[in-house]
Amino acid sequence: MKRIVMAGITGRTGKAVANVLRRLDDCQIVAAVGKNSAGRDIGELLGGKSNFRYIYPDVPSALEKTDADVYIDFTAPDAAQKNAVSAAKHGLDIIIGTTGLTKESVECIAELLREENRFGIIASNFSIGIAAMVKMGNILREYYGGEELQIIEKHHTSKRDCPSGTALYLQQQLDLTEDAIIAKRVAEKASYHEIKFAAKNENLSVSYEVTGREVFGEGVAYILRNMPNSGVYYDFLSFIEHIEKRK
Ligand SMILES: NC(=O)C1=CN([C@@H]2O[C@H](COP(=O)(O)OP(=O)(O)OC[C@H]3O[C@@H](n4cnc5c(N)ncnc54)[C@H](OP(=O)(O)O)[C@@H]3O)[C@@H](O)[C@H]2O)C=CC1
Ligand SMILES: O=C(O)C1=N[C@H](C(=O)O)C[C@H](O)C1
Repeated sequence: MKRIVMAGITGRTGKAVANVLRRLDDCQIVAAVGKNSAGRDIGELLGGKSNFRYIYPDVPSALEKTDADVYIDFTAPDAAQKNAVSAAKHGLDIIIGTTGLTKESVECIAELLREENRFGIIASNFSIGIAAMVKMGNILREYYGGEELQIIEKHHTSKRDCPSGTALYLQQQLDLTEDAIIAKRVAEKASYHEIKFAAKNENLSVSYEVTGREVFGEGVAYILRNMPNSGVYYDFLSFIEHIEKRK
């Protein structure tokens, strides 16, 4: 049984992820961390009865009251950095989905995980769709080169970071410049990414749209099911490939 502390459980993504995880037999959310929601009951928050599991203002106070193995974060960059460092120092494995962390923050968390010999994944997208899209984007690059490739992303207007973590990830994977990214904020979009080859006489696109955030919960569930004892991963595709090669 994996005992989870989750930060961001009141948010758009955290709530959807928690709703996927609570249906699993082999893991349990034993505590959560939130800034404005400390004190709330997790069971009630997720639309059920009180389960006497609560949201705490920070990781140390959550761990004072509960034993946990894994820390999951879908919050905001500074909160993610602070709480993940604290969780790693307490010997927890870490799954960070929060985007917008600086390279230095990511490396600081990764270094700590290595020192503690813990497992960690810090990745901007936990959907299989984006993992597959990297592969497809690489095919486009192989056939057409990078010159005329664009990455288009559309997200909801409340999203804090721009471009999205995923767009930046795709840009790096395809070895493009940041100018290749076109970011749009559209009220109704949950998450849309497209890799587009556009030339004078032809267009070819690969696109992926998430219409329900539970998709990210399925990705987190896959990580929890297959988590090794240690090792740090910076994207979901590398993790999937590592795990599937071992099977
Ligand atoms: N890797 C992936 O697959 C995905 C990543 N994301 C990323 O997840 C992050 C969250 O997105 P979204 O769900 O839309 O955000 P929301 O704004 O809907 O939710 C943010 C959550 O973070 C919590 N929070 C904010 N500040 C703190 C803090 N200082 N300490 C603890 N908790 C805090 C809030 O809780 P409270 O108000 O109680 O403090 C809230 O629950 C973003 O970075 C987004 O890009 C999103 C989807 C998929
Ligand atoms: O904020 C979001 O919504 C999302 N954020 C991640 C990102 O920045 O790429 C992942 C997904 O696109 C949804």
